[in-house]
Amino acid sequence: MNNTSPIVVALDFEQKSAALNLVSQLDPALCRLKVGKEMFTHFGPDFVKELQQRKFDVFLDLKFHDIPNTVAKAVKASADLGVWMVNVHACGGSRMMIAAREALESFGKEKPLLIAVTVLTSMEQSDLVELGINLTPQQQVLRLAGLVDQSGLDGVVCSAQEAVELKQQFGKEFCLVTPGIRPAFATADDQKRVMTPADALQAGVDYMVIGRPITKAADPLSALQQIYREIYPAH
Ligand SMILES: O=c1ccn([C@@H]2O[C@H](COP(=O)(O)O)[C@@H](O)[C@H]2O)c(=O)[nH]1
Repeated sequence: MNNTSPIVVALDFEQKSAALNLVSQLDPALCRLKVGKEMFTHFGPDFVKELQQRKFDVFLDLKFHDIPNTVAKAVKASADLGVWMVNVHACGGSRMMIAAREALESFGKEKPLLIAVTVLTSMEQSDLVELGINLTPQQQVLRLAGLVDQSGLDGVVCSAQEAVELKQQFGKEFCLVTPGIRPAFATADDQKRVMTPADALQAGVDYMVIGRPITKAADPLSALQQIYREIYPAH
């Protein structure tokens, strides 16, 4: 499939039928899909397979964070499912991330992209202070991204606000996946470090994860089309 779109639609629905109703309106050549903790807990691997049967690339966003052995096995199980991308928490440390990477070695070209969450886009400075981290979100993202890079992963989940500096520091091949994307028409909800789709693309992000601005819109398809027009004004 020739999918060059940077858009990953976050499917966070209580009802599978509601998710599939949206998915049936989407084109797998124009976006990828993200399955996170809510839908995976409700509907499991079968839901992921259903999306794959509809030819969508799936980002399995379960943010594994556990001892190295457990994370390695969970990442391998994700690769067995044939997902396009899987993630862990960088806070699990380099031994955990290296174990995750090594668990994918036997998958060769079929291996999913393996990325690590740095600082959640819902977090701001005061949330870090509460955790005893006396760094700005930007500094903490850069610090964790360094660990991710050294551990040989493909990239990070961060906010688009950190994209320019991360690309400068780790190079253009270091994959940046950014939730916290908010078009001008949308509310921020619980996201703190946000950016519009056009600005995020300009900042150099590789994939932007967009959920509620599309899924909670009165007309999800037209919200997605509006985002496309914002990113690619010529279309
Ligand atoms: O730092 C992170 C990591 C993951 N997420 C996930 O992305 C989507 C965002 O959804 P919106 O509705 O567009 O806010 C959601 O599934 C989160 O679990 C994130 O937001 N931030």
